[in-house]
Amino acid sequence: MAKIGFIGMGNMATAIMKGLLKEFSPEDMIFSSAHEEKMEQVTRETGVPHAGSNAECARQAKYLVLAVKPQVLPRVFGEIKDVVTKDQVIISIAAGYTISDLTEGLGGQVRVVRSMPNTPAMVGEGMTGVCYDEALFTQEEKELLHTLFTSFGKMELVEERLMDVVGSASGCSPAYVYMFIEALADGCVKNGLPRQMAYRMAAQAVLGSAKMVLETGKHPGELKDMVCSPGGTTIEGVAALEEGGFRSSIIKACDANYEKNKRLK
Ligand SMILES: NC(=O)C1=CN([C@@H]2O[C@H](COP(=O)(O)OP(=O)(O)OC[C@H]3O[C@@H](n4cnc5c(N)ncnc54)[C@H](O)[C@@H]3O)[C@@H](O)[C@H]2O)C=CC1
Ligand SMILES: O=C(O)[C@@H]1CCC=N1
Repeated sequence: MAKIGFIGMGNMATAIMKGLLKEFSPEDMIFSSAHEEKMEQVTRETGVPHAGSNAECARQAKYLVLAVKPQVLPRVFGEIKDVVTKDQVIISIAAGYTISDLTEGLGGQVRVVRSMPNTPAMVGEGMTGVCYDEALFTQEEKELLHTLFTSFGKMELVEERLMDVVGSASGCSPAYVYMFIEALADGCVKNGLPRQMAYRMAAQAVLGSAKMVLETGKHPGELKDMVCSPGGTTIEGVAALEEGGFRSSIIKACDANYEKNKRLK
């Protein structure tokens, strides 16, 4: 089987590799990263071998995932651009870098898949937006890409012009959800609930509410209305959230990450 390689083995690559280990064997993969000790630890824990250099990793992989921070990409381009060929499939998870930036950075003769996953991939519940030029890839490659991205959660094919927006919906949004869970727990602790119980209840409420959106197909507003009894307790909280600019803050956060994409290169 063609090898899947990773350059960079941090939060996201570890999450993706964990998913892939359910579908592929450790010998089907290879990786390289910046710290020898960390590489040895990952190899010990997963059985996935590591390469001596990024160039060596790139040489051995048919599917090569670039999983370093955007700021490190130019350096990695320099190390691998004489090694990669158009027979390989280059997969980027970097924010801000377009298919054309990546192709150019790698010397112009490569085929690139741009994706935006998120950290819930670590528990098999990732959400990844993916884009590529379908005409450039074989059916076998497309099937492998589907297997790869669905091994750690859900994937949706999107047009490249939407990829920076997808960053808000998939990549960044878990941070906002954790902030919401933390704040909700703080509010409950303030009124007497034990801290750990508050986290468990808040997290389960988020999980259940997300399932309601996905499984009932109902509009989120309708689901919210089902919770708000007339003259009840929830609508008091909804009014307080509106006063605090809850929805407007989230929309502004999406604008902030959308704009930041343009300043990452
Ligand atoms: N963390 C997140 O929630 C998400 C991150 N991303 C993207 O994933 C990419 C990686 O992000 P994280 O995993 O969060 O970062 P990270 O900092 O956890 O991992 C980056 C890895 O690259 C390694 N590295 C640094 N310099 C290197 C070099 N010259 N050669 C090889 N490896 C090198 C580091 O040792 C580290 O293991 C970024 O491009 C980011 O935009 C995408 C979606 C979500
Ligand atoms: O903060 C970032 O830039 C990365 C990309 C999306 C989530 N984390």
